[in-house]
Amino acid sequence: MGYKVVVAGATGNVGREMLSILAERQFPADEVVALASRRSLGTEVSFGDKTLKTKDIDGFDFTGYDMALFAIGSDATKKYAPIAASQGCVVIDNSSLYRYDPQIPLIVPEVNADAIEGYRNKMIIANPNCSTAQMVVALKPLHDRARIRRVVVSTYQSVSGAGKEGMDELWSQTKGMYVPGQEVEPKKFQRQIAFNVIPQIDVFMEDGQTKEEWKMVAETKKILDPSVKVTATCVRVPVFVGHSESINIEFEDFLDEDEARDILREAPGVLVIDKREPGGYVTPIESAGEDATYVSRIRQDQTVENGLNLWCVSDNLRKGAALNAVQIAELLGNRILKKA
Ligand SMILES: NC(=O)C1=CN([C@@H]2O[C@H](COP(=O)(O)OP(=O)(O)OC[C@H]3O[C@@H](n4cnc5c(N)ncnc54)[C@H](OP(=O)(O)O)[C@@H]3O)[C@@H](O)[C@H]2O)C=CC1
Ligand SMILES: N[C@@H](CC(=O)OP(=O)(O)O)C(=O)O
Repeated sequence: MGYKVVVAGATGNVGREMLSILAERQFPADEVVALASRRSLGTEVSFGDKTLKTKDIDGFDFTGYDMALFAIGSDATKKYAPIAASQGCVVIDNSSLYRYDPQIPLIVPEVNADAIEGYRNKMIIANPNCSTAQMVVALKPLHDRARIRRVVVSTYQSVSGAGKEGMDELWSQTKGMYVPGQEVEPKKFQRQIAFNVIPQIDVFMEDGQTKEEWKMVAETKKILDPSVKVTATCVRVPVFVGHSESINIEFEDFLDEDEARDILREAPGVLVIDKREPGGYVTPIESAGEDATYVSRIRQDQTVENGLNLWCVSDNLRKGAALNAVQIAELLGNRILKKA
């Protein structure tokens, strides 16, 4: 017997990716239902070699479903996740709504799989922010060896992080540069994104950080270790898929760059591509459609006592969202529900 699974937000960037990853990984599902808003009623989405017709989440009865993977944003999640949970279906949520609730586990399976037990509190498990997910996958094995004190991270985040509308805006602005009459005015983003970079993702907070930056700080503490200090600058760049990060790390103990490279080569979910020659590193285009968190440019930071620099790239729709959610579903199945 397999699982009965719901994918909510099936017409979106993350939802479509969740369906394709469930199929690719041959998730042991007896039934998969695709949900979205009423706008998408009847819209066809691919699930492996099958096609599913999208149903309206409003009024959907989650009774008898084992798990629901949500990617519908915080507002809709606030309405529908408690309904699913109260009907006995475990919610694995991609929005930021529940991530900071101490009662709700926030999980990256390579880092804190044991936190899964906490799902019992509210029948909800949170999936992290895309930039946090890839960063903690790379930090965890280094932290285990040399204890991280402080991280300074700058991100280069693709437009798919802002959903379908973000991708459409980069495409139409890029075309609009060349075709008279095409749209170039910013709508989704605060400034022009084509041929530009924007140092704002999500809203500003009182202390001058953006919420995306704050999320990286708070989520790293919850997933990896509350003692790790993080300071972040999050930047939107004109790339369709794949988030990149420049990460500077200060450790308690000395960690040599060669040993760090060896540790990362063995680490779950990480692929090291680090040749000190032109092109000997990964760029976001190569990460698109892939599952790995790629690490390149590993080098000593000579300006502090125990410092390293590295470059980290991953597909934000996969490890940053859909893949991590499916990995949580696998963990829930294998460790807790044990139906398949
Ligand atoms: N993109 C990323 O990198 C990441 C995204 N996330 C989370 O996942 C969510 C979805 O992201 P993404 O797929 O990129 O966004 P998209 O804009 O591409 O898709 C949004 C999805 O949510 C559905 N939806 C929106 N409002 C409602 C509603 N009121 N009721 C039911 N369904 C609704 C849409 O359905 P319809 O087509 O019918 O409108 C669509 O399926 C984000 O809001 C965020 O919380 C998390 C981490 C990373
Ligand atoms: N904010 C991320 C994507 C996202 O949806 O993040 P969150 O789930 O934390 O709101 C980005 O724009 O790249």
